[in-house]
Amino acid sequence: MSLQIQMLGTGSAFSKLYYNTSALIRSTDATILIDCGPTVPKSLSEIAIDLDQIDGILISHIHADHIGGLEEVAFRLYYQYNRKRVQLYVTEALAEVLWENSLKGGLYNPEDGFHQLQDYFELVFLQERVPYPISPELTIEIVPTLHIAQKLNYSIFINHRTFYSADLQFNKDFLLNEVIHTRNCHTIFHDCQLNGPGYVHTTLDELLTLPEDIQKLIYLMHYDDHMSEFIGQTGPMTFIHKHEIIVISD
Ligand SMILES: Nc1ccn([C@@H]2O[C@@H]3COP(=O)(O)O[C@H]3[C@H]2O)c(=O)n1
Ligand SMILES: [Zn+2]
Ligand SMILES: [Zn+2]
Repeated sequence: MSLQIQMLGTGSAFSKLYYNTSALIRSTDATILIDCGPTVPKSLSEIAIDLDQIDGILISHIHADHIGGLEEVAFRLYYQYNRKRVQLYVTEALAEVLWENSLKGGLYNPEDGFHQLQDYFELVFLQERVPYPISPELTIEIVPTLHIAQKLNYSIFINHRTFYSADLQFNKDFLLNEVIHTRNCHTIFHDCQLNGPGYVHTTLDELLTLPEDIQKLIYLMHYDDHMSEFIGQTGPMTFIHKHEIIVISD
C-alpha cells in the first residue's frame, strides 16, 4: 500500500514566498486536503487539481493560514461545482468554533438556506486518538497537541506511521516516546520556526536537539521567507518545498 503526500504550500503564517502550509494526501482511493489557507486554491490550480477532485478536508486548528481558504472552497463547491459535497474532518468542538467564530461571517445566508457548516460540507466528527479509516488505503488519527494554551489544535498520524504536525510548541518527550518509540513512525512533517524564541511554534534549534537518526526522518515546513539562509544548517533534516511529493510506503 502506498500513498503520496504533496505539499500545497510550506510557508509560515506570514510567508509571501512559499504559500500557507498545507498538504494533499493522495491514495488510489481518496484525495484529502490537510488544512486550507488562503493560498490553497491557487496552489491547487497550479497543479491542475480541480476542487471536485478532493474528497475531504481535515482542519488542524483555527488560524487564518490554515482555514482562510475555506470560504472560497465552500462557495465554489456549491456554485461552480454543482453543489458538490466534500467531507470536512474535524472534531465536534472544532466545528463549532470554525463556524461560529470564523466562517459564519461570510457563509451565513439564511435567505438561500445556509444556516450552518453542514449546509456546505459533509461533517465527519473525528474523536481524539481514534483512528478513522477514510478509505481502505487511508487511515487518519488526530491527537491533541499544544500550540496556544486553551486553543484546540490537532496533529495527525497518517496510516499510523507518518506524523504531520499542526503548528506545535516543541515537545521532545512526545516526539521521542510517542511518535518514535510507541508508533515507530518512519516519516515526520514538522513545523519549523527558523529564528527563536518559538513561543507558539517549534524552532529549528529545538529540532536540532533531537537524535540524528530521528532528524533524518523529518521534513521541515511552515518556515519563514528567509529559509534559503538556513540551507545547510538543518542537520539531516530536509526543507520540503511547495508541490514536492513524498511517497509513503507501508
Ligand atoms: N503568541 C503568539 C501568537 C501568534 N503569533 C503569530 O501569529 C501567527 C498565527 O498563525 P501561526 O501559523 O500559528 O503563527 C503565528 C505566529 O506567527 C505569535 O508570534 N505569537
Ligand atoms: Zn500556521
Ligand atoms: Zn497556528
